[in-house]
Amino acid sequence: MKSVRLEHVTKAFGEVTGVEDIDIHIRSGEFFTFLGPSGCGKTTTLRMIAGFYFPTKGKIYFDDRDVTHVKANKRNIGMVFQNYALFPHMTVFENIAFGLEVRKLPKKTIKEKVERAQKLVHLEGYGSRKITELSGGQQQRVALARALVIEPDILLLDEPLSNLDAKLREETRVEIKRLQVELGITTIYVTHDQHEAMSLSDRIMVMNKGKIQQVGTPQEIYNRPANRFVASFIGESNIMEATVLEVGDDRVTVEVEDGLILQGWRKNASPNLTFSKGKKIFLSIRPEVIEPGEGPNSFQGTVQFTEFSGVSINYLVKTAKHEWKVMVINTGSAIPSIGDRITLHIPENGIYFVEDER
Ligand SMILES: Nc1ncnc2c1ncn2[C@@H]1O[C@H](COP(=O)(O)OP(=O)(O)OP(=O)(O)O)[C@@H](O)[C@H]1O
Repeated sequence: MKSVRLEHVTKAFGEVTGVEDIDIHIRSGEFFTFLGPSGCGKTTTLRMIAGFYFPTKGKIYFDDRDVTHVKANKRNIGMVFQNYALFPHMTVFENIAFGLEVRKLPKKTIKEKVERAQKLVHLEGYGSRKITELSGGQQQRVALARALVIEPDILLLDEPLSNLDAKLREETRVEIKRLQVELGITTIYVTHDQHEAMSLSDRIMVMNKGKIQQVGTPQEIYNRPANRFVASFIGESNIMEATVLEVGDDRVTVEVEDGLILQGWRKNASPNLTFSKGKKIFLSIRPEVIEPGEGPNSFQGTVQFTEFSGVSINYLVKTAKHEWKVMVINTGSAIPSIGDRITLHIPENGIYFVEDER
């Protein structure tokens, strides 16, 4: 299995910059995801790793081999796309065998390898079926088998689940993870779906407008977002502007709206953030850290909306300037009604200070 290194890679399409200064090292055997909104440069980056685009600037290495200008068919990569890109008139066997036929392997070897690949994706016995006779999930498993059968050094997956319905998406996601763990293959996965990214990945690169926003484990990205963009894109959060009132050795005090003053730990801040009195910064407060009742950083608000999900109760609570998203674990106690005044508090550890986006 190979590692993948992008060194200050930029791709311009005429006047348009697709991606800018991407500098990452994907480890051998890692499940690495590019996550970001539409148009942020995920596919462009993946296509450069695949060899379908060449960078305008920068270098790409597979282990120590410089592949920056190597053609796609000389890179030994397996690829799976959103739309499967299977041959509909051919059988499952013929589709999976395609890459091996191109490589002119002996018939017997092809048969063995295809059968092994079918087994891997749980499609034993489906060899003679036409693609049109399969469900979407099965078709995507054929696409996976076809990518894996050539024994690639790197597996590239571009939104492979987005054409599947919710249930199949879940099943196929589990399948992809199982295969990746079983084969230990370096895998690069593109998605705009943060749940998918969080549940599958060893590490995630969050992108916006062609630039890296943060690289980290799902936990790091969720708990320690590098800036306002990451905090708002990953999970639910209350993001609000605040003015720094006081900077202590351990704690920082800020004002978020007239009279609403909060205090949090100075260490709970994105890495490049500096504090000074009077400075405008942003807070990210997850709905699940806010607790009912009196405590540190307590405030009152009016309930605007409640939603019972079984596991939790989700509220919208209005103060003078903000609508707070609050999530409380269901313990069976009474749920306030719309229009009720309630008191909430935020443990000091639940306030995270972030810088503005890059
Ligand atoms: N062939 C191209 N010619 C010109 N501009 C392009 C080309 N391919 C991509 N771009 C531009 O580069 C930027 C990044 O596009 P890219 O397709 O990589 O985004 P993405 O994150 O994969 O989006 P999506 O999730 O919608 O597929 C966009 O502004 C896009 O318009």
